[in-house]
Amino acid sequence: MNFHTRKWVKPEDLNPNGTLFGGSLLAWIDEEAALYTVVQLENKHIVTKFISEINFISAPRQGDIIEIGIEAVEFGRTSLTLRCEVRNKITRENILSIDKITMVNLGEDGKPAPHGKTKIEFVRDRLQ
Ligand SMILES: CCCCCCCCCCCCCCCC(=O)SCCNC(=O)CCNC(=O)[C@H](O)C(C)(C)COP(=O)(O)OP(=O)(O)OC[C@H]1O[C@@H](n2cnc3c(N)ncnc32)[C@H](O)[C@@H]1OP(=O)(O)O
Repeated sequence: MNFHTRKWVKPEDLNPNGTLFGGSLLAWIDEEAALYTVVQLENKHIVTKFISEINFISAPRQGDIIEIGIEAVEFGRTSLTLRCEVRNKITRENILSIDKITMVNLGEDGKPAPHGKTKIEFVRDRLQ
């Protein structure tokens, strides 16, 4: 799993308990999953279809640096299913896990369309 994105927990991200608001974290994850999918499927018309159980394992506090990891687990015909883990960048403490995030590739008509991909691709290989 690659942990591409780092976030710094700021005062505006906190809930009344002084820990990271779960909704902010989920928005960051959805954006990360969307960008991962856009790059893998080479299509910006994608949507989040399904998110499985979300396990909030521990609560980050103001000033913590967290990192978001995404991994492709299944390439379907029109879908791409991802796994997500979030951890503390410094201590490596687990913060959250989601086993399945299913993204769907859309055609120009806004309907699911085959993406034609079967495995992870790296941009550096596409450029050769
Ligand atoms: C390159 C240039 C750079 C560009 C640089 C700009 C980048 C800019 C990035 C912006 C990125 C924005 C990303 C926004 C991310 C949102 O905000 S999305 C908003 C929230 N999501 C939505 O509104 C989606 C609403 N739902 C829908 O529109 C419809 O349900 C859908 C998604 C079109 C699917 O319709 P459907 O009738 O279920 O379609 P169906 O053909 O039955 O299934 C399609 C696929 O979904 C799977 N599926 C269906 N139901 C489920 C389920 N419950 N669980 C799991 N999988 C399921 C099916 O198995 C199928 O997969 P495959 O077997 O083909 O692989």
